[in-house]
Amino acid sequence: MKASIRLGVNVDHVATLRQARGTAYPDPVEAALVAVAAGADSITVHLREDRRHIQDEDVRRVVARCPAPVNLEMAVTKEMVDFACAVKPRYVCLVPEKREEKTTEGGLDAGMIESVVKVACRRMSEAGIQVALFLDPDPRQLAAAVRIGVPHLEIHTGRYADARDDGERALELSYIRNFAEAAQSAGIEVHAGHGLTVENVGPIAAIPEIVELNIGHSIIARSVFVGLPAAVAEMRRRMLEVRQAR
Ligand SMILES: CC(=O)[C@@H](O)[C@H](O)COP(=O)(O)O
Ligand SMILES: NCC(=O)COP(=O)(O)O
Repeated sequence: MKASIRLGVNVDHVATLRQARGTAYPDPVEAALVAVAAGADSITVHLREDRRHIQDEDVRRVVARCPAPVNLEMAVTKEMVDFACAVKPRYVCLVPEKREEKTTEGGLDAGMIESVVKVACRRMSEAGIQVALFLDPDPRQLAAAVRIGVPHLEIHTGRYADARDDGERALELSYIRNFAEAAQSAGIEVHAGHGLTVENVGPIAAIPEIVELNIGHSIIARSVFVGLPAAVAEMRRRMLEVRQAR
């Protein structure tokens, strides 16, 4: 099977650079338009509760101007759900958030806060938004996602990306493979992301059940040296060459 795989580009860290100086540039919305022109299939923005990078107005502008679907990542809070229902991105992915973390450290404990997630999903579905959960590749989380009834989910690949050696990486990869297979069998569309780079994306892109990868930090970092269109194209090329070699 040579099912295709989509690339969603996360433009948060264009806003990180802007917020470092409080300037009006660089504009994450302009980055989104450039990324789509270079082949990105969708754009991801993460509206953090502390607004450390993406701002509310960035989300409004990207939803209004981006020709590709926009995926809003956000915490499961009333404030965020109200905001999403007002702005109506095509997708929302619910992620856990800790104020003091440098970056997202894991998936949502969907079972733990199932009733809250259910209410949030229902409200956003009624607003026409397709809701996903950002989950660790743990069968208990898949069981919760099935009970909640989400149409798709995103596997947190951070532990795979941060593995200290080949053995640990192979183990994390096996969890992701098994989870992706089980999620697809349960009728849920499978996405993945976090910490992926041109160097480590291959084995993840080769998993046939995964149909979308959301990648940000490494693409924006690489664009400093080669430009954003080239960095997007390089990642797409790597994903597709692995996929088509299957
Ligand atoms: C949920 C996720 O993996 C990304 O949104 C990532 O967290 C990017 O944002 P930060 O770098 O602020 O964590
Ligand atoms: N959901 C993952 C994402 O949007 C990008 O994460 P990263 O590539 O910035 O680590």
